[in-house]
Amino acid sequence: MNKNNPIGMIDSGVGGLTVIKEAQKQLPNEQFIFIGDTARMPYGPRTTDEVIAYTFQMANYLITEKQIKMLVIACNTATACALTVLQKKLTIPVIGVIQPGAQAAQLATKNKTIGIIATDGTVNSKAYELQIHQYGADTKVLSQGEPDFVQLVEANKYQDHATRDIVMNHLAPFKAAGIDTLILGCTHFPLLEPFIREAVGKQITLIDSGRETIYAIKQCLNKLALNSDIKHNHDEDIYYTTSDSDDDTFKVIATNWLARIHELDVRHLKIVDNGTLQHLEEISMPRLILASNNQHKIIEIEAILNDIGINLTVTPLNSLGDSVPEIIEDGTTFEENATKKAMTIAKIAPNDYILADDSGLSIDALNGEPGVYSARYAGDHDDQANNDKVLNKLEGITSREAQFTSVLVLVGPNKPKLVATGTVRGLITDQRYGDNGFGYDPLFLVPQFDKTFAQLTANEKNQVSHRGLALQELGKHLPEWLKGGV
Ligand SMILES: O=c1nc[nH]c2c1ncn2[C@H]1C[C@H](O)[C@@H](COP(=O)(O)OP(=O)(O)OP(=O)(O)O)O1
Ligand SMILES: [Mg+2]
Repeated sequence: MNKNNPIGMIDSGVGGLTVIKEAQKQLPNEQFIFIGDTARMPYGPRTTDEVIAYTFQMANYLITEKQIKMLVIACNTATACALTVLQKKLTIPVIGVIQPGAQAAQLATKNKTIGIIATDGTVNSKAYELQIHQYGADTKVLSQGEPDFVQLVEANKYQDHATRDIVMNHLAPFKAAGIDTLILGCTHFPLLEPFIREAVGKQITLIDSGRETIYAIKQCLNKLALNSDIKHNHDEDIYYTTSDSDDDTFKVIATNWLARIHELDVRHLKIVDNGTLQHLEEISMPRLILASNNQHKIIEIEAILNDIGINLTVTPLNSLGDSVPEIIEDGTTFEENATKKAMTIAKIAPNDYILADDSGLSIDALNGEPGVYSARYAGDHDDQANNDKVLNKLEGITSREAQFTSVLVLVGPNKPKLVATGTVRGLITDQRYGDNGFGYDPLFLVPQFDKTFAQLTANEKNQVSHRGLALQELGKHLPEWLKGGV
């Protein structure tokens, strides 16, 4: 087994994110691959056989496709039902969340009275009691099923005021029962920790079984000499769900809860049924390739798409390497040129979505010049020369009205072409102003700001620019377009 392979983590849905959050904090060198079985959650009401079957499918996927070196069952219900079976059948180490939580609670309790909140499945399995009694047979254990808490977290309502009231109500009996330690026996519950803490009071020790599990993982890695010796950045962690790719509930909760700087790499698995046996397969998601050689444009487009919040992996053209042919922009309209760019790239990346922009500056007094010739007005992509030519041609001319146009063309496998246009009106200055941006930005004055594009911040420009407006327009039609076909 290669010690630099990833650690797999499986869960019924989103709860295990509390475990991966701790893991990312405490195990900086490891790479994690997480599966949340969101299509079949919650596991609480499922039969033991069902939970065993589902956890096996996830384990098999991670072992055969991702070569994981260790499996963590980041779910109490699944641990209660399936840990021993998985430990027997798999050749890699398997760690669950119950034993570490039980052990920590036993160490923490002084009056030997421990409370547990968990799903009904975990409570009924008595898995915590069994473990706790292994460390001390005389400890009193009070268990309470809290399936509602799971639903509230899964519905992303864990910060709502109404949820606080429910938590306060449900946990009131524990206050009277004399426990001094409370196990959060469901990985969803740490998301409710502030409310739980308020409900039981600060003198009670809360045990987060997920957090305790990290110690068990560390011990196991040490014992088997499986610590990764290369530093993995946790931006390399991958998150799978079994829901449809357009269901972004998991991503919303994960982004909010994990609070990582970079966008999370959330992918999807489909449950493939071949008769009696089911297995999981990755749904390959097309990328959105930006068909432009202009890095300034790419930066603007990425920032705006990010603001719009589209759920696609955005890839710049240079990631396709040397296979990209030269594109001769000989169309007579922006749309013709943008279409040519998009279609050329679609030929070499037929399974992806391709977005192209053709844009330019049209000056009223020059009958719309340079227009489609903007990039090669004076010299090919020579911004200096192009700007000089505009200034020379407009010398002595008082009418300075002009407009930038961006025409976006989006194509994709079995999709009709989607076109979106954005324009912005402005005035051509008599000299260059500002250092930001590119192309004709230093000459294009936006009356609303009384500044040229080159004097605006990137964000300010994107709010009003031709490209920003075209992308807003595209964003309106995108969800519909992604669903449809030809
Ligand atoms: O926001 C803008 N701010 C300043 N200038 C701009 C802008 N938008 C377009 N322009 C000018 C630059 C270039 O002279 C021409 C675009 O030519 P255009 O062929 O669409 O782009 P490009 O050749 O730079 O990159 P590519 O074709 O690979 O996307 O218009
Ligand atoms: Mg071009």
